[in-house]
Amino acid sequence: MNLKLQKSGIKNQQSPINITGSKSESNRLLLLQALYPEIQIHNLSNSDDTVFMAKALSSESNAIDVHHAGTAMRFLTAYFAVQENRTITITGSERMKERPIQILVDALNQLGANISYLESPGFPPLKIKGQKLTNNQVIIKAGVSSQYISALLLIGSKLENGLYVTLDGEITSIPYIKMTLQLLNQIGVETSFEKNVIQIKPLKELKETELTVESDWSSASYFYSLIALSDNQTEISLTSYKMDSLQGDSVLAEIYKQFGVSTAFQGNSISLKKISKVNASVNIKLDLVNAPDIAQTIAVTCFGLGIACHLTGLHTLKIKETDRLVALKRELEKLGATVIISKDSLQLKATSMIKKDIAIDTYKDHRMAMAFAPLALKTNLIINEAEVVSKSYPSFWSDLKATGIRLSE
Ligand SMILES: O=C(O)C1=C[C@@H](OP(=O)(O)O)[C@@H](O)[C@H](O)C1
Ligand SMILES: C=C(OP(=O)(O)O)C(=O)O
Repeated sequence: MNLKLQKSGIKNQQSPINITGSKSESNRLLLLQALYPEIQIHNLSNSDDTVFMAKALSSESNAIDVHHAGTAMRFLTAYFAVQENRTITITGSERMKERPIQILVDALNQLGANISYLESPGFPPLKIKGQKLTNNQVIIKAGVSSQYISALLLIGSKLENGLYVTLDGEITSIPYIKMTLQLLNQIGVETSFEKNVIQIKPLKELKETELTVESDWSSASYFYSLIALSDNQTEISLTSYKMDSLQGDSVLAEIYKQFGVSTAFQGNSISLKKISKVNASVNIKLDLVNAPDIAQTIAVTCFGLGIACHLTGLHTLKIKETDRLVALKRELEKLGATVIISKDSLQLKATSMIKKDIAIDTYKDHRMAMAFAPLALKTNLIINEAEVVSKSYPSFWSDLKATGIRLSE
């Protein structure tokens, strides 16, 4: 489905947009629920990634397919490694078979797991023979994906002697590791994270069993961008958010101040409002090593505002749903931008011209589709294969339409 977005404005004062639970929190809690069935989860994400995670955990089949869901692939690899007396194969989409997993497999095998590769060494699909892990200390490279580390931590409290993880080298996406630890703490698992060592104790007693997932901040980013690109005083509210978020992407509220967007909490809603214009001569400099998923949104916001930016800390973007650095450069340049990328950064030159009627390719990446959509405030554009959004945000297009953006097939 290719969607045409017509240049349009935003209607003010609509009812809040209800974004469902964070897919990161949801997929962690689903795994913990599989380990501790007393756990009940509220406001679970309705994303494909969460649906595939839940399906895999409740499946009795020995052939698991997580499609495009990175967290599901990584977390389930750890989970099935400790399911004694069960052997499974786990696979995913063609792209998933290109996303590296060796660092996690090596770490689990060092702990005593039995995981092997079915096609290319280092990549899914995997064969996992579940068994009791005999070791409890492991060293893992921390600069490629934090999901490998979260996967280990999530099973740590079920190991006889807990888990002692030493992180090797630069640590990427730290807020996601902290989210894992905080969720473990909420259910009563004792943890510590000092310097580069994380310790997980075996769980003595479940503390909280009813957990409510905060709505997804990465999904909120597209509305931040929409408000940043809109006229002064435009306002939108989103539910359900918390001031003390576990999600690193909540840094959006701070980042978007530079784009003239204010955030106000009203109960569990956030109200985003455009309160000032951005000076065309600014050059936005941001290190996004802690918030890689909002890089595409921010790059497109800057382009839409006609301002320059230099985004760094982006080395993980190359191994996500697509090579997001290459995809961003290609699509922004179709619209008239000048973009320079390196292996871990993106530089956008200021330009006030945005081309009309350009079709944006999305590369099977939900965030490519959603990041470019707010440009409809500035120009007519087409989003190719717009259904990709369901990976994290199935109702994105209807929610966008409710803001006043005109779209048609
Ligand atoms: O743990 C998680 O829930 C996630 C961690 C991040 O991945 P990396 O650690 O690979 O950067 C992020 O990009 C992804 O969308 C979700
Ligand atoms: C990178 C992402 O997801 P995952 O790695 O879990 O597939 C994402 O949602 O942007």
